[in-house]
Amino acid sequence: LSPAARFQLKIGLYCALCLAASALAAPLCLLRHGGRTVRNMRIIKNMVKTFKYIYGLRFETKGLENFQVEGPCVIVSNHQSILDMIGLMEILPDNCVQIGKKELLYMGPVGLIMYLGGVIFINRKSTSNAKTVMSGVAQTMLDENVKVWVYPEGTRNGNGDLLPFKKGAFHLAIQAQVPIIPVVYSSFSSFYNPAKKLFISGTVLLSTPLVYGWTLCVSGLPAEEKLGSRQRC
Ligand SMILES: CCCCCCCCCCCCCCC(=O)SCCNC(=O)CCNC(=O)[C@H](O)C(C)(C)COP(=O)(O)OP(=O)(O)OC[C@H]1O[C@@H](n2cnc3c(N)ncnc32)[C@H](O)[C@@H]1OP(=O)(O)O
Ligand SMILES: CCCCCCCC/C=C\CCCCCCCC(=O)OC[C@@H](O)COP(=O)(O)O
Repeated sequence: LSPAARFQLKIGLYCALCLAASALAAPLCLLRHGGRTVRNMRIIKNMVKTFKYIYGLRFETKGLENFQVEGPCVIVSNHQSILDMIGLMEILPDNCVQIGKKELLYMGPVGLIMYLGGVIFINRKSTSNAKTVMSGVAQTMLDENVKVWVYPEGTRNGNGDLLPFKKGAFHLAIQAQVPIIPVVYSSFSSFYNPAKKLFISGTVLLSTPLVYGWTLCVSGLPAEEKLGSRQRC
């Protein structure tokens, strides 16, 4: 097969896997928890964590101790591709939901499983609508002790740099008065590059830099109030 055909096949298989895993997970979630709840994320996470073996992907982690924040927080990370979801599930803490574009809800079983897992869907084309949804999220985070994972670039970017950040994640952290935890995925370009039709096995480093400075500069609050004994600088 040509590299282009192999690339398409692997992406096709990935979509098929997501659809099949979602179709399998949905009844499990419904039987176990009866409906939409963040607790379903455990079931989803365990399924998605098997995908890496099929694609020969390895995920290494660095600084994950900075990730162990108790209680609500906003996690922000770079967004390179649809494969990010595998890395996300590798380190996803309990009680953590993601913000996703509303179009994902219409992807059949994949949309259903995201709904059941508590993914918060926003309409990127309507700032006012997204803002309304996000302000509801701030209250829910506090009431239900939920963490929220946001890709602040707001879209995929595989160019090896960062797009300017959208502001929703930071408004959310300020509104809820919770810390922001940055997570960095290393570049996929050595093993995954749609422009070059490259998709081979590879290793991703997921690192969590120190959180102290982020909390201070974004919320203007003393970070130690939010991070308790995990004071870092
Ligand atoms: C078994 C198989 C299973 C498969 C399923 C597994 C589940 C895993 C799910 C993984 C899902 C991952 C999905 C990833 C995505 O979909 S990424 C795309 C969607 N996400 C985002 O877009 C998030 C980031 N975007 C934002 O935060 C934006 O800010 C947004 C809220 C959408 C608004 O965008 P926009 O208007 O385009 O831009 P700005 O950020 O510049 O905002 C404009 C002005 O509005 C002000 N603003 C923004 N948000 C708020 C707010 N919450 N409260 C008050 N004000 C707000 C902002 O400050 C700007 O005004 P000023 O310029 O400051 O005056
Ligand atoms: C009955 C309808 C059937 C629809 C079939 C759809 C088949 C697709 C199946 C699986 C695709 C796997 C998606 C996994 C979820 C990954 C989420 C994700 O990374 O979304 C991209 C989004 O962050 C940014 O979108 P854009 O970069 O702005 O674009």
